[in-house]
Amino acid sequence: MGAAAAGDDELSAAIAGKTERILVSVRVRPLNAKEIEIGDSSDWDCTNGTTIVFKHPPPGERALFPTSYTYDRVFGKDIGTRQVYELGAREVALSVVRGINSSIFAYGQTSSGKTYTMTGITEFSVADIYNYIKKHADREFTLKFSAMEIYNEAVRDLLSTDSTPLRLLDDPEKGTIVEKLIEETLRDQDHLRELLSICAAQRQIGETNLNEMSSRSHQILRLTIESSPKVYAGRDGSGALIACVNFVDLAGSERASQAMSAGVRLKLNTQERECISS
Ligand SMILES: Nc1ncnc2c1ncn2[C@@H]1O[C@H](COP(=O)(O)OP(=O)(O)OP(=O)(O)O)[C@@H](O)[C@H]1O
Repeated sequence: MGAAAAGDDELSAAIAGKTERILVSVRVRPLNAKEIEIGDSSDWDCTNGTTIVFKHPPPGERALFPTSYTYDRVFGKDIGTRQVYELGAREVALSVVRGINSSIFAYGQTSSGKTYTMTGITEFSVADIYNYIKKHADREFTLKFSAMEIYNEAVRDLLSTDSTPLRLLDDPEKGTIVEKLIEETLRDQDHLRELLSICAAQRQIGETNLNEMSSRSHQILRLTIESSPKVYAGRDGSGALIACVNFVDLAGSERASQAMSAGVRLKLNTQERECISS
């Protein structure tokens, strides 16, 4: 899992209280019923909050590869999503209300727990952002939400029932933009919950050898927050802040042969491998 915050200037970094812009965490999920039934055991041990150790290196390769890896955070199988969020993502998610752009994304093979973790992290982030807004009645906030998936190299709007692929355009000021992507202005937290459930229902799901409900696409949920002090309302942008946070749940990183996916799902995996190797 990764998280990154990027502001426009040094001030943003100072506000965030850190110079480090990228945090990498690893989460190990508990074995599922199927794995327990076939007598599987975990290959990894989390020895402390930052180190993970591979327990069963092949004898001949023991000296060739390290068995211990260190990350900003390591979460073992008994750690709940709330703690993963608080220690690994909260600060990055909340930087958006201070005008700092950020992204939180999950990477891993099918069934490793990406969607499970990102769903929880998105919910906790949204709750914290709305709490922050409640406590800062001196500012006027506007929240906007958009959602897309990338499937078979086509970008699709998850807030629309029209599955026509959207075009990517280069804007000299904004960078890459997705043409005609719907951006909803949020009324309240319930409105956002409603939109999140629409996205979950619209996303491409397939079955792999390892996950019956496998997300076969990359999903990007984007929350944009604009705010300005109420005392300055109507004046030209004094104290105004605008930033967005992206919640990204990537498709499984596995090889097609490992996931035993087929047809269009295999096409996605093959194209991804081509992109990675080119
Ligand atoms: N930390 C966890 N605790 C309990 N169950 C978990 C945990 N992480 C994942 N699971 C369960 O494991 C299964 C697979 O998780 P999930 O669908 O999130 O995997 P994924 O990495 O998104 O897979 P894919 O790439 O195939 O979409 C789900 O049934 C989920 O509920």
